[in-house]
Amino acid sequence: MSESVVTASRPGTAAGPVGAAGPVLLTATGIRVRLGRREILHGVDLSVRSGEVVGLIGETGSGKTTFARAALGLVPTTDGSITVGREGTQVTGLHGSRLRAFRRTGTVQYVFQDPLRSLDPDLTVGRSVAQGLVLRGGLGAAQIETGVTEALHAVGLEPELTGRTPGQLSGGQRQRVAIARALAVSPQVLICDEPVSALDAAHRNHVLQLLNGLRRDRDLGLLLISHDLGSVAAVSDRVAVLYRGSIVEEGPTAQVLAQPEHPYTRMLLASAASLHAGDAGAAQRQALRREVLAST
Ligand SMILES: Nc1ncnc2c1ncn2[C@@H]1O[C@H](COP(=O)(O)OP(=O)(O)OP(=O)(O)O)[C@@H](O)[C@H]1O
Repeated sequence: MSESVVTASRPGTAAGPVGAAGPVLLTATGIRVRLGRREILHGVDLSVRSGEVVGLIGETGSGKTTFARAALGLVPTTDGSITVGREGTQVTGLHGSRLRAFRRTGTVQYVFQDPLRSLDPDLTVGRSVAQGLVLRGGLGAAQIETGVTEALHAVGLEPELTGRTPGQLSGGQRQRVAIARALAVSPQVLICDEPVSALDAAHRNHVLQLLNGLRRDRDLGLLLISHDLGSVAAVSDRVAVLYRGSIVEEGPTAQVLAQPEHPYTRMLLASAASLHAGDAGAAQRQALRREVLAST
């Protein structure tokens, strides 16, 4: 098992739907995380540039969410460093009030798999999306309202939905609200953890199209975490494959899909293909990718 550095993408290659990738917005170097008695991440290197989507794939339990939590400063690292944003803020080692102050900046935002669990069921859409802006402080009511309206517009939701609660929305709308809430604070890095796995096929495609458009329009660095290779392949410029806490392969998406080098990647591809009935899996991925590209 080898560890590898996920290097800068190669914009404009066959790798994916990328424009020009900009400066590095997330750099993880040699990240080790121990939870309880077990080391979960064994020296992970990963980087994401502005305007770029990096897919982090791996089976359940491989450590994907743990990596995301480390990038947000939510779990302590035992070694390595993570820097985020254009200012290069070092997240590792931040504690207490310094960590809270960093979180308030909104530099890194996290979108969960299940918006029903991440959105407060009692808060209206408007209040949920406003949360980060209120927390940041220093904004008047009118500015917060404008921020909410802009964020909802960015994810294609009608302003009329602001008075509804999550229970009064479809699954796809809820996930858009969760993304709007993240966008409202103008993040530089967006980490989406299985953002479409709770959605049906139609909503899945719409949310992927949305994410693909956002990274370009907002120059976001987007880390897309999933065990579903098909979803990741549709929008990622590069993929990194996490196996038991180590990155075993990374590269331009098209290259990794066409010529996977590590047996674990081959196994993931094979299981994705069998899920979609053999060759139809590849055809389906390509069709999804075309659809996403054509619409954004
Ligand atoms: N708080 C914790 N204490 C101890 N072990 C933990 C804790 N949280 C996660 N783990 C373990 O760390 C490993 C990695 O979990 P993680 O959630 O990062 O995996 P994942 O790749 O995101 O999986 P999934 O796709 O199911 O979300 C798992 O074996 C999990 O049981």
